[in-house]
Amino acid sequence: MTLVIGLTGSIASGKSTVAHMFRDLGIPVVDADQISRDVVEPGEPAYRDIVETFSDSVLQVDGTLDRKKLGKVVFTDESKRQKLNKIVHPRVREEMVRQREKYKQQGFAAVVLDIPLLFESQLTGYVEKTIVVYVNETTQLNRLMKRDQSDQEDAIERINAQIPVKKKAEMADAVIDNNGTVEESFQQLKDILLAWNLV
Ligand SMILES: CC(C)(COP(=O)(O)OP(=O)(O)OC[C@H]1O[C@@H](n2cnc3c(N)ncnc32)[C@H](O)[C@@H]1O)[C@@H](O)C(=O)NCCC(=O)NCCS
Ligand SMILES: Nc1ncnc2c1ncn2[C@@H]1O[C@H](COP(=O)(O)OP(=O)(O)OP(=O)(O)O)[C@@H](O)[C@H]1O
Repeated sequence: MTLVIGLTGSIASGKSTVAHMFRDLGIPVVDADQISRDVVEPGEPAYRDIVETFSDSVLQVDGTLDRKKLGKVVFTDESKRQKLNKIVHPRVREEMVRQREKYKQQGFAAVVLDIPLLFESQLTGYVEKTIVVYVNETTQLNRLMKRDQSDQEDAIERINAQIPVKKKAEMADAVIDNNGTVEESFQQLKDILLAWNLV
């Protein structure tokens, strides 16, 4: 039996950092962010739908999506964000399920679905256990601005596009407090996996 774990948090709370730890432990990770990039490559149906909906002003000169520009559009306007979600999310869900089933068939003890919008998109039915990677608001804002080289306004817009991570932590089966060092978070992950008989 493969345990399907949903890994989530808020933007820049440390999901990718924890996903990396899972991979180091030999547990495969299905990465919704990566899939959401793959399904909007030129030639894919979602790419065509995005250009139809948002016009070619969201493209770069080489024809690929200008993610920064599209981000600016959708993170300042909820109705536009919902339009984008409607185009991208069904394709992401389909591919996530395909990959999840592949790892289950391969007999892994666990598979992780790394989904930023696990709670917002009501995808908890896709997983059996949930882990939320938690940080406080100050740490989150600082790490986000540093990583994306973004200003405070842009960073706050992105943070506000999601359910506050504190609320998500209350809904989770397990929480990793990622305010400390990466090593401290790794120890918390190992403790969770021990409790779930996975190590
Ligand atoms: C708007 C886009 C083009 C901006 O691209 P960009 O490269 O700047 O950001 P990236 O994709 O790396 O996302 C960074 C983080 O932003 C957050 N985020 C992304 N999309 C959304 C969204 N629709 N709503 C809320 N938060 C979001 C997530 O925490 C994600 O981890 C891109 O995020 C996108 O296509 N979003 C729609 C698909 C989506 O919901 N992806 C996230 C989960 S599947
Ligand atoms: N414990 C930590 N100490 C210091 N920096 C950290 C720690 N955890 C993560 N970071 C850094 O914070 C930033 C955000 O982390 P990460 O990219 O893992 O978050 P994420 O939740 O996957 O973000 P997104 O939702 O945008 O995909 C990165 O630059 C990462 O290197």
